[in-house]
Amino acid sequence: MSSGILVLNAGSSSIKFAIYGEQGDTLNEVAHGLIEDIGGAKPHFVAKARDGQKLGELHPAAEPLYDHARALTDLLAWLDEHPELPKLRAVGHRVVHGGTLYSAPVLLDHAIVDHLDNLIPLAPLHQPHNVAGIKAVYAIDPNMPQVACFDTAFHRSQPEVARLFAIPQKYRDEGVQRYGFHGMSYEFVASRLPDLIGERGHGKIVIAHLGNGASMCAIDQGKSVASTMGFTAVDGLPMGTRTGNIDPGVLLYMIGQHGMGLKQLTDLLYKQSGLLGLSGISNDMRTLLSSSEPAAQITVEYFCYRIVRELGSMAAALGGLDALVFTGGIGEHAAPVRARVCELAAWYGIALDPAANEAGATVITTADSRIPALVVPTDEEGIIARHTRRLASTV
Ligand SMILES: Nc1ncnc2c1ncn2[C@@H]1O[C@H](COP(=O)(O)OP(=O)(O)O)[C@@H](O)[C@H]1O
Ligand SMILES: CC(=O)OP(=O)(O)O
Ligand SMILES: [Mg+2]
Repeated sequence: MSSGILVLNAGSSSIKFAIYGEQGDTLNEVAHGLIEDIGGAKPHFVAKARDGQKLGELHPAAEPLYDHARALTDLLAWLDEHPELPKLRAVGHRVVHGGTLYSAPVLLDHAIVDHLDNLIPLAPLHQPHNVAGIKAVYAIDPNMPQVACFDTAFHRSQPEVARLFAIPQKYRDEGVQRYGFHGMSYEFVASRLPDLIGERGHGKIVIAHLGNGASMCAIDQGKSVASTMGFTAVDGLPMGTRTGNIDPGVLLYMIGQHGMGLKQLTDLLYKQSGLLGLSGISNDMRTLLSSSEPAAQITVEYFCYRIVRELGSMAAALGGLDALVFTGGIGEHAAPVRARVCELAAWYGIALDPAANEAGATVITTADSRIPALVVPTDEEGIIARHTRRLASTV
């Protein structure tokens, strides 16, 4: 049995995980899985081998409350019951917010975890669960080396002008500035581009990470120069249930006319809006694409329209555009969304190849398209595993 790394990506009601075995200098994914509906009525655990074959499944009781700590206990117990899987020697976590302090992954200790706790108000949908995952592993094995990889870290290279808000100094001193998220996804996808499109891959690239959370990033020579997400992961593109960019005057109106307080506004911005709020049907792009309801159609159109508006902003920050890249669940699988974005962005010199797009090819533009558009599946867990291994080797 080899040694291994566990990667945890804890969301509000789910934990995605992946287990990697170490063979010499290489890391191989041996299993991945999902615990979903944590805190809900029907928690469900499933683990699969790399080829998709089911390795294990549990339907834990929802009572007493099946929380993140219990979910992790079940995951670690399941690993123990499978001695053929690698024996864990480190755990890597996705942590959404690293504030101003962390511009790279970090080997955790209790003082750092306390600091990450303090960042919870900046990412209420993600950070509490990321930190809960770290604490749950400490509770089970206090000596397990743990590494945090931050969504924000990749964007710390942005120039000051891209990070500023035009607000008084005292608030900026508190860390009220633009951060950017989905950093592991951008790091991974950007690292693949030189292999796929040669020298151009080091140029001025816009990556659209379109998942349940969605953002875009402008990358020059492998470094982030701008992002659509800002202080929090609610800015920029509309998402499954998040508004994206919205006139702050709307919030003042909600406070003044509807008497909304902090909790109601947070719910409105993060949970009731986006694709779900606009369509009134679903936050799931698959459901919207298969619906003939006009509300579903205008929602998909709005999503694509906002992507193309932000593409202009990202290209302006870069001073040019060498390639457009789609990734994330929607970016990788929703051909009609990619087609509509490319159609609206045709004037940039993006010429869609409809057959390549439908077939899920890597390059989805024609050979003579001035700017190529690509689809590159992301691998946030793989990046976390690599950083975790590197830092855990220093313990
Ligand atoms: N085949 C598909 N066609 C269209 N949309 C898809 C498809 N598969 C997944 N999606 C969409 O991807 C989104 C989830 O993206 P994902 O990156 O998995 O989310 P998360 O941010 O939770 O990791 C959902 O809106 C889902 O509908
Ligand atoms: C930062 C963010 O939006 O993450 P996710 O896509 O996992 O919701
Ligand atoms: Mg995501």
